[in-house]
Amino acid sequence: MTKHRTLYDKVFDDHLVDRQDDGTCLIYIDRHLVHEVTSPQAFEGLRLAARTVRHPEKTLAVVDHNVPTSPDRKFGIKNEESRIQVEALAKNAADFGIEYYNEADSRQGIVHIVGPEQGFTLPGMTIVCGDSHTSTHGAFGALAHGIGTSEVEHVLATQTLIQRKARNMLIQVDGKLPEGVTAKDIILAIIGEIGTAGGTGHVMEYAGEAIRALSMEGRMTVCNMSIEGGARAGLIAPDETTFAYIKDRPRAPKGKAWDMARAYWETLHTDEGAHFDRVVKLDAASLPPIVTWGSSPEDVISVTGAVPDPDQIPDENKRQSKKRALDYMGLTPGTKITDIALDRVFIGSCTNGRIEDLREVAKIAEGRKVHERVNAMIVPGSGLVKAQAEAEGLDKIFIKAGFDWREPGCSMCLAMNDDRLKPGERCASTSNRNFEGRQGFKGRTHLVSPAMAAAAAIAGHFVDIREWR
Ligand SMILES: CC(C)[C@H](C(=O)O)[C@@H](O)C(=O)O
Ligand code: SF4
Repeated sequence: MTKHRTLYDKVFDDHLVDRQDDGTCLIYIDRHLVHEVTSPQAFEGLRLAARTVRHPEKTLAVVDHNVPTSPDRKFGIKNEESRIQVEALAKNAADFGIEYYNEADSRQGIVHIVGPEQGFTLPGMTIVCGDSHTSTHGAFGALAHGIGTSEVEHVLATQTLIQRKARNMLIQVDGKLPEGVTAKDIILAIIGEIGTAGGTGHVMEYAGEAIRALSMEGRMTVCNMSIEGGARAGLIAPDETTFAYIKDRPRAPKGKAWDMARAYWETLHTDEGAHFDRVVKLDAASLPPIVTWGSSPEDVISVTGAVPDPDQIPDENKRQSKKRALDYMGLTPGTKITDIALDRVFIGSCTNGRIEDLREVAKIAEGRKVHERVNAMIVPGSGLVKAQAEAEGLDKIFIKAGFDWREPGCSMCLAMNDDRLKPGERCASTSNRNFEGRQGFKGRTHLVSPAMAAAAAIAGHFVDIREWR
């Protein structure tokens, strides 16, 4: 063991059960989140092998991807495929003794919003889920990443995972974010800088003044998209902001256990002189609000910019791929970003579906009206986010402004339910992926922050939020 260790080294070492000479490791898993999409075959595998769940109390199941977001969902799910998946999770959770939040439970929501909300996600833990955006939980200094369905089965049966250690990457974000520029813009800028393969084989630790200044919700937004930067996981060292967020959450340690946990959490930071295989630096003070123009999260541009010209790209393959992206997006090089008109706006997802995101949206929406051409929906990330927003009267602001206020779930982040774009429709979205067809067949997605999405809904096109306020 080296003397000066990174945060990743520490959490990894603390969970190491076995290490083979070829580097294959077995690590202990503290928490396992389960949703309906990637778990059915895993439970089926357990049944076939007559195995049980090793630690049901370390496992939490919730439906999110397939649930409708219309209020009539309490009368049943009409879409058959969705209904089958949701019913399967309910049965599996009951059969294997796992706590389960169904679509009628006030705690139901997107798995990566629910975990932190419940205090199920804690610093220094290893957390897995059959979902790539498990990286979100790294905001707490937990080693959290997505796993495949066969690994879901392995974790259910053994509470361990076979892993090779990744390399260490540091993303240092110094400076102070300008007004109107957010955590979402930080992570989009990072992905623009390193590319979608930039973090491959690495665990990224985000550090620096701008990261420290973020709320837990902002930190979750940053860690959420680590996967879009190709990394296995993202991490932020826990601090007072983290502890304050966790304290008194339903599943957080209490009393003496809290004091002990806190003392341990305080050791969870990268040592002075620890080695990073790669370091990337970014100045937060120079960041603008960012909009994606293509079909990859790395296709970023400042809101003050214009659609880039692929002919300027020297590499032939890249040039062709970006040309195809522009064609798919129905955009012409040179078009000013603020001249791009929108049909739809989606505010929600595990990237930006938390209460602070909705407060930002409300600030912009208050006393204004959604543009007549635009259909704008707001999908809270969980039932608790929804209840909080309603307690603060945000729902009234949204509805008065003409936004559609929905029930919690993944919704149009990936269009597994009825919320989807029609072919050719253009959407400003606070989610994390702008792939072809992601929000509906031939739908066109531009990734932005919640404030930028809200302002676009009202103006009917992108606007520079810094000038608009
Ligand atoms: C459905 C699930 C496996 C998928 C993921 O792993 O990320 C989804 O959540 C997504 O965002 O594309
Ligand atoms: S909100 Fe989107 S990114 Fe997050 S888990 Fe659901 S589908 Fe995946």
